[in-house]
Order: sequence, then C-alpha cells, then structure tokens
Amino acid sequence: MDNKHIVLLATGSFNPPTNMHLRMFEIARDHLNHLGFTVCGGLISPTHDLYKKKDLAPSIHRCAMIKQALVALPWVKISDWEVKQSCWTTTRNVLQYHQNFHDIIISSIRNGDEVDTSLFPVQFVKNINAKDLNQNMAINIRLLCGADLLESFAIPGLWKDDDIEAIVRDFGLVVVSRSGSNPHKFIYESDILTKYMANIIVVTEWISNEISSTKVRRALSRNESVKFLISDLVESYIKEHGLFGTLNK
Ligand SMILES: Nc1ncnc2c1ncn2[C@@H]1O[C@H](COP(=O)(O)OP(=O)(O)OP(=O)(O)O)[C@@H](O)[C@H]1O
Ligand SMILES: O=C(O)c1ccc[n+]([C@@H]2O[C@H](COP(=O)([O-])O)[C@@H](O)[C@H]2O)c1
Repeated sequence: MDNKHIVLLATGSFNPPTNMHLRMFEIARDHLNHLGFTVCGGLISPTHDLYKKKDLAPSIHRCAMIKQALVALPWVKISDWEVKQSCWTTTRNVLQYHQNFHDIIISSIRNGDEVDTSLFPVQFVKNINAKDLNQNMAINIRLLCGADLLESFAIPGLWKDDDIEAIVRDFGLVVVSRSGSNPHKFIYESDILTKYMANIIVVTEWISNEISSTKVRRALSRNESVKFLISDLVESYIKEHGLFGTLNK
C-alpha cells in the first residue's frame, strides 16, 4: 500500500482555538509536501467534555469556535465524532475511527459506489485522481501534535504504553516543535518512539512563540487584547457568549 496520502488529525481541548493551532497545520503540510507526501486534508477533533481539564468550555462552544477559526483554513475540517461519544475516548480510538472511515470512503470510490462528497475531508477530491485509486492508494491518518503533547507520553499513568505503541506504529506522528521542547531528544530517550522513529516526522517551528490557549483565556478574563492571537471571528463568538470570564466586560 502506498502511504503517501496523508490526512492530519489534531486532538486537544482547543479551549479556545488559537492562531497557533492553525499555523501548526500549515507548517506541517508545507513540511510534508517537501518530503514528497500529499496532504489530502486536516481534521480537528476536540476532546470530550468529560476529559479532565481545568476551565474546559462545553464542547458545543469549542466546536463552534473551531468552525469560526477554520474559516481562515478551509482545507481543515472539524470532526465532532469524539465529542459526541458517551464518554471520553482515547486518542488511539479517535485515530482508528477516522482511519476506518477513510478506508470505507476509498473502497466505495474504487467500487464506483455513490459517495456523499460532503463527508470528504477537505481537499480529498482535488488531490486524488482515478489513476491513484486504481493503484494501491491508501489514506493514512496521522496524529498532528505539538511537542508538549508528545512529551505528555512520559507523564506516569497518563497514556497506556500499548496505545502509544499503536499510535506510532499504525498511524504515525507529525510533531511541531514548541518553545522549550526538544522532540528529537525526547524520541531518543524513549524506546518505543525510537523503535518507530521512521513514523515520526518532526517539524521545526523556527518562528517559535509562546501562544497557548491558557494565556489567551487569562488575557480574556483580564479584558486584555487577544487580537492576532485568535481570529476575530473566534473573539466575537467568545464575547457574544461571555466565555472565559468575558461576561459584561
Ligand atoms: N504554540 C504552539 N506550538 C506548537 N504546537 C501547539 C501550540 N499551541 C498548541 N499546540 C498543539 O495543538 C494541539 C492542541 O493543543 P491544546 O488545545 O492543548 O492547546 P494549548 O494551547 O496547549 O492549550 P492549553 O494552554 O489550554 O493547555 C496540541 O497538540 C498542542 O501541542
Ligand atoms: O489516549 C490517551 O490515553 C490520552 C491520554 C492523555 C491525553 N489524550 C488526549 O490528548 C489531548 C490533550 O489535550 P490538551 O488540551 O490537554 O493538551 C486530548 O485530546 C486528550 O484526549 C489522550
């Protein structure tokens, strides 16, 4: 199977989505294109409301904010599958669900079945032609993350070793460096990650910055400007719904 066609999937709280989340997709796609991959699209899968994280806004708002943010990044779409589950789901399961979904779409197209194109991840139709489908083309869902998420693999009790292994072995990672992180060193120090090093692509963010949702929430609650940190549409949504302590400010 050819695994050159990639859909990047990012999971996290997106509480709220920042411009850095969008940039993460852009620089990853750029880097992968240079390596000879075809990035067919991107997906954001916000984490479930039951994921234990301080000040997590309800997923109905996080999904709405992500949709507003993605107006500026039309090749990426939101997937609300994860938030619609009855409880929190592991990232391994999220990746597997989306991989299965794409496998079904590909085989339907190959069989000439009628397929609802509105379900397609993004640029799918544009980037895939019939010739590819006649060969052994496959879509490979890869986990896109910042280096802090990679480094969270080492937090005792947070991730199951089996899941980490399945994520790197069956899907692969695209890791964007983040201020204060050293993904290469982290990979070197982990036996599992070193074993599957070929499936991990590190993208260096040379224009590193400290933007995080935590800092954006803090600024909002203090009535400080968040312009150029999040999109104007996201900011309007937050203020309209009084999220993150903006009520009556
Ligand atoms: N500035 C950044 N540089 C690189 N990756 C980032 C950056 N901000 C977020 N990411 C990545 O985006 C994904 C989703 O991030 P998440 O929603 O946890 O944002 P966050 O800013 O880290 O949030 P919080 O501050 O609430 O913990 C994660 O993989 C995270 O590593
Ligand atoms: O699959 C796991 O075992 C697992 C363990 C810890 C965290 N995660 C996921 O990693 C993401 C972390 O998001 P955040 O905002 O806390 O950086 C979130 O989507 C979680 O569902 C997943």
